[in-house]
Order: sequence, then C-alpha cells, then structure tokens
Amino acid sequence: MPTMSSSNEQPRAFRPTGPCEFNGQPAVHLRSPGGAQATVLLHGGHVVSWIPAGAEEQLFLSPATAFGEGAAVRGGVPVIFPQFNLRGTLPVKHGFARNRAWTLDQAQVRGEHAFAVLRLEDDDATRAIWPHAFALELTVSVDAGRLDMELAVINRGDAPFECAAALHTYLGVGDVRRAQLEGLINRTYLDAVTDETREQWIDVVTVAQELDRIYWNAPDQLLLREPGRRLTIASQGFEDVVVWNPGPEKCATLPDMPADGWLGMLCVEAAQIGTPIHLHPGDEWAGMQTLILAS
Ligand SMILES: O=P(O)(O)OC[C@H]1O[C@@H](O)[C@H](O)[C@@H](O)[C@@H]1O
Repeated sequence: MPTMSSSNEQPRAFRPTGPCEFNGQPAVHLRSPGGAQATVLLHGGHVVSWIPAGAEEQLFLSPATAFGEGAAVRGGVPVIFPQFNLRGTLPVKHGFARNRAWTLDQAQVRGEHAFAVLRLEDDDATRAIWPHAFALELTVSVDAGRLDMELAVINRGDAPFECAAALHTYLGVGDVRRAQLEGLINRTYLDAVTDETREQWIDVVTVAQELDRIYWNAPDQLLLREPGRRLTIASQGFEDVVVWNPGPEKCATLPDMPADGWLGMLCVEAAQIGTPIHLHPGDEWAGMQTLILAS
C-alpha cells in the first residue's frame, strides 16, 4: 500500500552523489562539483527534486503525495510508459513505469556533471498487461543550471512493439497565473478538456483554470517566464508537448494535492504520443528533456 512517510534523513545540503533515502524511499542523490543537485526515487525512476547551483528547488512536489509501492508520486518527473493517459488498451492510466521499482545501474561524478542511470525491465506483472520484453533506461544528469533527462526504450524481445512515452515534468512556479509559456505559436493541439482540435494563435500560454493540451509536433525549445525567472525547456527525440494544470476545481478533487496546489505547478511534458514509437527486436529509441535555468 502507498504510504506517507518521513525519516531522519541526512540533510540534503550535505548529501554526496550516491544512494540515499527520500521520504523513507530508496533514492539516488546527485551533486555536481559546482553544487547542482537532483534526487531520483528508484520507485518509478522518478526525479523528485532539482536544485541548480546557487538556486532554489525548480520542481513541484505535492506535500500530500503518497510514496511507496503502487503509488504514483504527484509531482517531480513521472516517467510515462508504455501508454499515455488512457490512449490505448492498457487499463492503467499513463502506463506502469511510474508505479514500479527501478534499479540503480550507476551514479557518478564525471567532469562537471553528476549523473545516474536507472533501469526498468519487463517482468511477470508487466507482461500480464503488456506482453512485451522491454528495457527502459533513464539517465539523469545535473551540471550548473542544467538538468538533462534521457529516456531510452529498448525492445529486448523477438517481436516488434509500439508504445508511447513521456517525461511528465511538474515545474514549480510562484503563482501559475503569473507564468507564461512561450514558443508554441502556430502549433495544433488537442484540447483534452473540450476534446477539440485547436490552433495556438498567440505565442503565450497562460493558466487561469484547468488546462490540458497535447501540442503535436511541438518545437524543441520552449521558454517559461515568471517574475524573476526564465527557464528553457528543450527536448530531443520527443515530438509532442503536453501542457497540464488541473485548475482549482479539478485540483480540489485530487486527494494527493492541497486545494491550492494548482497555483504552484505547471506540467510541461516532453512526449511521444501522436506517432507511436515502433521498435523492432533489438532496436532502441531515445528522447531527452533538458531544463536550463537562466542565471
Ligand atoms: O492524475 P494523473 O494520472 O497523474 O494524470 C495527471 C494528468 O496528466 C496529464 O499528462 C494529462 O494530460 C491529464 O489529462 C492528466 O489529468
């Protein structure tokens, strides 16, 4: 059962690169020589914290989230695989990768970077709902003002498969009503609130209420602006971008969010949804999302 837990952990300010605990859960901490930090839960291969050198936390993590076996952590960067939302035959919203225990392959400091590689492979439980032999490899790297997250999907079986994937990044914001996301002008999107296809006519996306959009073939660089902050959101390999905020009404129905939680977050998700990832036996696909805080 998912649990809410806390423990007497080593203060984050002193944690070196290597295995650690985060809210009582096995995790890996990254610390670059320049002082940039990130923390990744083994559960879900889930980045839960990113603190660039000399800056504050950049990701939203709900204070009401559950942790542990079976939980989908609310905030950070959930890994979505092999299905986006309920767009497919799986009964599990956003697939199963975010609900499973990954393994830590390595955690190292190299040059100015600290990085970790986490891995998830198929087992009896995944094959029971998705009958394919796969491996996921998530590489998370921090350096100065930059976070790189690369997700690789490998077909380890003897038959082709198709899947979707996304890095469902919850960016922390001071007040989402004062945040602006730039760079999506002239793109076509599915408005998942009204189920209509629309065109983005102005360059700025703002949030005042529930917003749930899949931008198809989105540009590979976006900019989040809010007072005192500029954050570049870049991607490679992922063709689509999902922008999501539950707004006040939907947020009030989410048991793992405080009522005003929607004000402090904006999801900007690097995603491959419209054109499925198609992998032959032995093939690999990779997509990356990079966040860069302007100094
Ligand atoms: O509550 P979940 O399963 O984490 O999903 C959160 C949101 O994730 C977004 O990616 C979807 O576009 C939304 O429709 C969904 O509500």
